[in-house]
Amino acid sequence: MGCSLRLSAWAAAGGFPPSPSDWRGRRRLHRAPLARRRCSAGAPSSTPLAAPPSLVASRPRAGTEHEWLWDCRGGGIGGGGRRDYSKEMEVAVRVVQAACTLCQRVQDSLLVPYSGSGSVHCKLDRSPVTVADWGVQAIVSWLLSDCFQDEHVSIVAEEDDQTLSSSNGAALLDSVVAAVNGCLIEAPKYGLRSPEKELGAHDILQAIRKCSSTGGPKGRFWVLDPVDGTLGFVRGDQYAIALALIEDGEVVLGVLGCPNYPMKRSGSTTTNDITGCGQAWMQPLVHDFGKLNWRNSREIHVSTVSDPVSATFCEPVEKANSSHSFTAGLAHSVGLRKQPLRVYSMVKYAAIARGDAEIFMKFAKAGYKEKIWDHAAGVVIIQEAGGVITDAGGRPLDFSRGVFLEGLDRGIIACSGALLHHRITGAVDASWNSSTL
Ligand SMILES: Nc1ncnc2c1ncn2[C@@H]1O[C@H](COP(=O)(O)O)[C@@H](OP(=O)(O)O)[C@H]1O
Ligand SMILES: [Mg+2]
Repeated sequence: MGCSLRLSAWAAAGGFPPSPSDWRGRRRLHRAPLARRRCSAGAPSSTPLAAPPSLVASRPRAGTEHEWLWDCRGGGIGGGGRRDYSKEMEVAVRVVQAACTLCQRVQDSLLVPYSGSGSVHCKLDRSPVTVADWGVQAIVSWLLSDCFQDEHVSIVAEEDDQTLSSSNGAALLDSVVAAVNGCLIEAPKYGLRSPEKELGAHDILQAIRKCSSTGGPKGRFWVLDPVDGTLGFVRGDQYAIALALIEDGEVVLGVLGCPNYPMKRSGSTTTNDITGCGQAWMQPLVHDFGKLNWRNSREIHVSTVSDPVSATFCEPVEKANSSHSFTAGLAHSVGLRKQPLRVYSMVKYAAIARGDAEIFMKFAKAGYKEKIWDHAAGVVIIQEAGGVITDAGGRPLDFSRGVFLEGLDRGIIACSGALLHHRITGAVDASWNSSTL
């Protein structure tokens, strides 16, 4: 065990390009979005889901102002025979809020030189995993089960408990236990219930293990990426907590917590007045300042820019995750002029949904199979903000076939509008055969 990852405060190797400058991964300068689709009654009520004990005071995070956006499909004004997901949405937003707090604390500790490096481990595929990945999975699992006690809660999630359960995982497990309990004790702040007594190692392993659903075409399950973009997370850069609800193979609700994503774009000229959608929302994250205030939520919409010359495209930071040379060729052929915005995690999806960028492209190496937790929450948020997201063949992503996005044609393309999307899929067709992908 033990990764060779170098942790240096605010280092964002290969991170964001110079513009917009306030997107860099410096936590204290940044804000965070979450997202959902509007449900029957608009923003959820401020009534806590569980009787709130008194607020738990803790260290104020002076100077931090965060935001979140959320999305909930299916409620809809008037119902129209569709199911109302307002309770699920409300729970999901609150749970992700609590998870954001855990992540921020762990990221802070990782960025203190010499203090947190033992909290980063390598998975078999050499990708990093941290106390935050397991901690978030444990609290989301525990909180969802607590909020939906009368239902069978099924969760598909990225992590398993093998490392923590192994003979040399004891110290790591202790850190996860401490992080989880430190977060759950503050659950009432988000209108959620704390456990009656602190969770022990066994309870936490059980909560992590409980997320062992493999999805599929029928029934309801939650999909969780506890820390999407873990590499960005350990580098002090962008990451997201992504929670979605899938019912009969369709994503019906998605929430993205993006604690390092700035609230405002500097120098933005994008307008936010597309009609006909308006079911994705953004709200500030609340930390130590009190309970959630739903009145702070605001609708988000994709950008109205359709001219490639003015469009911004985003893609993964790591070229191992998506071919930068292929997307550069596509960008050139459709007339994109700006440098790509390279961002870790589903923060890219949030950027499209709220109009900070127009295009997202991902072309993984042949043989790589995309997982549903890496896309579900972001896909529904982009769609509800008015955007288009498909595989490179123009087909919707299929969340009904287990943990992988089976049948994905070449890559993933998300755009703020159909015109840009059409151009890019056309360019992929024109250049695919001569590519090395
Ligand atoms: N070889 C590969 N090709 C494509 N995607 C990969 C990959 N290895 C890992 N990923 C996925 O890319 C995600 C990060 O996205 P991005 O590259 O856009 O920042 C990772 O999420 P996790 O960090 O949750 O594991 C992981 O699921
Ligand atoms: Mg991920």
